Amino acid sequence: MRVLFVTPEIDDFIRVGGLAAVSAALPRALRIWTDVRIILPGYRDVVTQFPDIEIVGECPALAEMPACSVGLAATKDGLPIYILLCPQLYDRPGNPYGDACGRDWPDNDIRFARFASAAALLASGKLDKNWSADLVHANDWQAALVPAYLAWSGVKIPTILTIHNLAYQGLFPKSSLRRIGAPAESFHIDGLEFYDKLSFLKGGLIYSSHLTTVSETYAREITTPELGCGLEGLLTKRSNESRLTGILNGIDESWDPRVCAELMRPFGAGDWEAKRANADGVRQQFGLALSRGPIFGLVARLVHQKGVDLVLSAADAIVSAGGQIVVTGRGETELENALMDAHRRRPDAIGVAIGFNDREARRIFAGSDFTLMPSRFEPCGLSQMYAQRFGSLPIGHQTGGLAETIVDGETGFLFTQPSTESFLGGILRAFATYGSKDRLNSMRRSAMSKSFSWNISAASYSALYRKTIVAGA
Ligand SMILES: Nc1ncnc2c1ncn2[C@@H]1O[C@H](COP(=O)(O)OP(=O)(O)O[C@H]2O[C@H](CO)[C@@H](O)[C@H](O)[C@H]2O)[C@@H](O)[C@H]1O
Repeated sequence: MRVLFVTPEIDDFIRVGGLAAVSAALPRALRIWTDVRIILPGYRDVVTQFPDIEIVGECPALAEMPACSVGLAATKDGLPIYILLCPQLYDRPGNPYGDACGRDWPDNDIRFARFASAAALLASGKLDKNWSADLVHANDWQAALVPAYLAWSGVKIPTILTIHNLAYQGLFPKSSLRRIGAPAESFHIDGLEFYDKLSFLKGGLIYSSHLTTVSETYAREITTPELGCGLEGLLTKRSNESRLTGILNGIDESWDPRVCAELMRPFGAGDWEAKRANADGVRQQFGLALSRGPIFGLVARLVHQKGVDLVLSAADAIVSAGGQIVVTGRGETELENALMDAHRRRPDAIGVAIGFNDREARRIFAGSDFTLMPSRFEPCGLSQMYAQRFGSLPIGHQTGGLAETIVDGETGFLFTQPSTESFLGGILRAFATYGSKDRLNSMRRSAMSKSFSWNISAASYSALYRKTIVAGA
């Protein structure tokens, strides 16, 4: 079975959010079952790593999308990666989606439609004469037009689209249709049209053979008006046709505190003295006061979805009850500034590192007692799983993947509403648990012994691939 995995991010080379971690781990876990290959845009940070890449095919220009070539490389462990080479579109500073000030690139429609149309050509055997795909697995709006380009060119290859976050849809003005070479009749309620705009994600929802999302709970939630982002009608239809499935993410094996080289002191369940040494290390690193109180960690993209404002409004209560807070993250300027203000007010109790740093994240999970996850919605969430492996009990809103991966009162705490009051209820339970060392340590043991192996999810994807291929495009 040959599978083309289409993703705009992968941890090996380029990372903005959780999709990059999934893209690095899932294809690797699938390799025992499939010939899985990845296609990725040739961003500056990617191409510099492959100066002598072998070119395997050329894509002709289409509408306003320039001609480009496709190179074939591999990761250090041999995972084949096709890289779409188009310096005009991808060789830029900043991140994959915008400039250094966080402004989206004005030609993101062309950048990701070019990516999707090239992936469709590759899948159908028109780029690499030695390879074509039996199935395409596209991820998020950036890849969502692959099934559409396949359909528009009459190629019947089964396709799966995974929605990692329905809130990001790739919306562009109607005029983009012409720029990306989409047929005029596709601007229709049963096509790419979404409230007079063009939605890349909707293209995927319409043209894919099957849809998945990253937890069963979120698969249900996106069929409701609250979390369906205006697409709940279409998603309900797909769900009723048994064409929408939730498959929970896993986490990779490097998330093991016994062997994690980044930690000040690696530790296993029961070695609470070493865990305390990590806590002291975090205090020192963030310039916090010496304390015997609990540390609450927050490792997240700093965006509204993650409930960072709820953390800010709970901060005083945490600090006055004797807790300390450490944060690492990057995101919306307002939230970054508000966190920095909180730090300036209480530098002894609130530590903030603005940035995206894996080592810092691991040290916070290892040194903290609790991890804050008051996400308004959370398709799956990865931090709560990392946190449990590192003995930091998550305090999470009962939504999406948080509801499935945190066992309330056993491996963490769930609260029911995304409000300060409800969140504080979870925080109070955490303080009470911290006051009883036996209970704290028994919860830590339960959390640390939980398995979040990718193998289970990979087996579900592999079974779904087979089923989708049998059903046909
Ligand atoms: N400053 C920082 N430094 C270091 N590490 C940082 C960091 N900020 C965040 N991280 C890490 O980045 C990852 C973020 O992944 P999440 O799953 O929590 O969210 P995201 O919203 O990006 O992903 C979307 O896709 C994923 C994948 O499907 C879903 O789990 C999720 O619910 C959905 O919103 C986590 O591994 C986190 O620890």
